[in-house]
Amino acid sequence: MQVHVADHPLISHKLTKLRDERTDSPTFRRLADELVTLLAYEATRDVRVSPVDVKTPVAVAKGVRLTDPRPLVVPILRAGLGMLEGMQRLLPTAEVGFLGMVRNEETLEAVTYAERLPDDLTGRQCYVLDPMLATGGSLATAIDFLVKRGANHITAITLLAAPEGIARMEKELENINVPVNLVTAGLDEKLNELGYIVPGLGDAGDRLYGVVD
Ligand SMILES: O=P(O)(O)OC[C@H]1O[C@H](OP(=O)(O)OP(=O)(O)O)[C@H](O)[C@@H]1O
Ligand SMILES: O=c1cc[nH]c(=O)[nH]1
Ligand SMILES: [Mg+2]
Repeated sequence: MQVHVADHPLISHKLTKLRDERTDSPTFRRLADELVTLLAYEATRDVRVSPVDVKTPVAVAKGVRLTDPRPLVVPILRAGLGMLEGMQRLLPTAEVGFLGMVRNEETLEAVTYAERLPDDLTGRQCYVLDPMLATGGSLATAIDFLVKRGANHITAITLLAAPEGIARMEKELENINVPVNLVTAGLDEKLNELGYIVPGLGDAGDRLYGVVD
């Protein structure tokens, strides 16, 4: 897995505000949205394009357009939903599939409770959105869904990642013959005993949408 940790002062500035425990939900949602658009610029560096000619008022220019089939964007519910609009701003014609997952807070295993993806993803490029890569269970499960349906290029975009989660992903991806990239705004120190990223930002879903249980 190729890991790219964003190194840009605006991303660091927004991430710092996002982490702050005093940041309220509306501000957290806006910052997450802005961060994703900045990360998406990097994450789509290898989006597939095909050559086209375009007629300007003056002459014919050589250009490119996104190759069909269009990329598939997959937010992992709940928290990944807070990243969807920011991604669609850069890739407005992408299709969107959904995966609902929740971590069992005792075992830390990811449980899938909803799935709405195209059946056939043969040859498709996919972008998975989830703000937090903690143990890596959720993202590894999501990638497994996409690879089993034929996706042949996957980029995960996260706001924060933990070294433990990256190590697990690398191990689980060893036998997968599909290139997987990770683009993240920050790589943190570790996980705590509850599986939370340290220093992290707390529970991303709760900070976006409120505490449900
Ligand atoms: O790497 P992992 O250890 O799997 O943890 C990361 C997952 O945990 C959070 O979701 P959560 O289970 O809190 O669900 P939510 O988005 O509905 O809040 C987060 O949004 C990730 O999906
Ligand atoms: O730190 C963490 C870990 C998992 N999920 C979150 O929302 N935050
Ligand atoms: Mg949560």
